[in-house]
Amino acid sequence: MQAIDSPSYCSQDSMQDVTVSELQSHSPPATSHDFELETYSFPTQRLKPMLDNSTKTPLVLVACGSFSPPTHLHTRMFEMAADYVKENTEYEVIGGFLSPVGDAYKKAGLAPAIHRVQMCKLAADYDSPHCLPGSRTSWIAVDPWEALHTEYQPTAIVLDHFDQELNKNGGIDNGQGDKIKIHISLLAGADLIQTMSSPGVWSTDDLEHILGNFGVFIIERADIDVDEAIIALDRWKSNIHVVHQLISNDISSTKIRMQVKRDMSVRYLISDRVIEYINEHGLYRS
Ligand SMILES: Nc1ncnc2c1ncn2[C@@H]1O[C@H](COP(=O)(O)OP(=O)(O)OP(=O)(O)O)[C@@H](O)[C@H]1O
Ligand SMILES: NC(=O)c1ccc[n+]([C@@H]2O[C@H](COP(=O)(O)O)[C@@H](O)[C@H]2O)c1
Repeated sequence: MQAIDSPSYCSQDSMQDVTVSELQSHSPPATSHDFELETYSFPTQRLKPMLDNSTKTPLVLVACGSFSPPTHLHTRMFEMAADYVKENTEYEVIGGFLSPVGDAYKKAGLAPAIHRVQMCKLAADYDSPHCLPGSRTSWIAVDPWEALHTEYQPTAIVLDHFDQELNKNGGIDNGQGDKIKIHISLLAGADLIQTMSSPGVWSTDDLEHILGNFGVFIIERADIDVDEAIIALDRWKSNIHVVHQLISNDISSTKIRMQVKRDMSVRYLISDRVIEYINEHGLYRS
């Protein structure tokens, strides 16, 4: 990990809620107030402050998942979706968030939420020396709100949280001095959308809320027939956007965990900083 002599080259604002001491050591603040709901504040620093095009509808993309660990595809999903949005919709992307699921989501093999949040911050380049204030170098933020809860937070509740935080003050400046409401959409891989047709995984009310009110940008995924996966979701089709992977990447966190366990390289598949973090904390070895 590169030592940070002075935080001055990268304003504290643009670094969101990562402290200098956190950057000097990857060790997550295991019991510190940094990982408690009481001291939580919504990270707004990477959002565009104003629409570039006042005729567009502002859009924030939210990716919910385990991110254990975050891979290059998890961050790349946002870029693919942003390209799609620019070409095919009347939205303007003003931000994107990774929302790691909490520990109550008992999926086998996951690292504790506190580690997954830290790894997502590293994957999203929170400690990049290039994060100049206002630059769009890395526009993906990490919201720990979901991960901070000890009870499981269904995705519909998580999206409501983003809606509330992003629109509580009226939304974003449309470039002409007026506030305009920000639209929030789920960003997900095709495997997640496939589960929406599996009985018992999602409540009907939640599906209605997520697909009817927020909508979803689905990233195509190897071995999954997206068209088939969305057949049962046809009544929400105007809110379902399928983003094709023009340069496909079949990576998954499971594969990364397996490689680490076998003591094999995961370099160039996930961020070097995340690799250092995994090694430093001995994650996924057993
Ligand atoms: N290679 C990929 N192609 C498309 N979507 C992906 C890919 N990898 C992850 N995603 C999507 O990213 C989101 C969060 O991912 P998640 O943490 O579940 O990663 P994962 O690699 O699927 O994890 P795991 O292997 O632990 O199941 C999900 O919506 C998932 O579909
Ligand atoms: N009913 C629901 O709200 C529901 C169901 C299944 C998965 N999910 C979410 O989808 C994501 C799935 O992540 P994984 O692919 O890592 O299992 C998690 O964020 C999880 O909370 C939500």
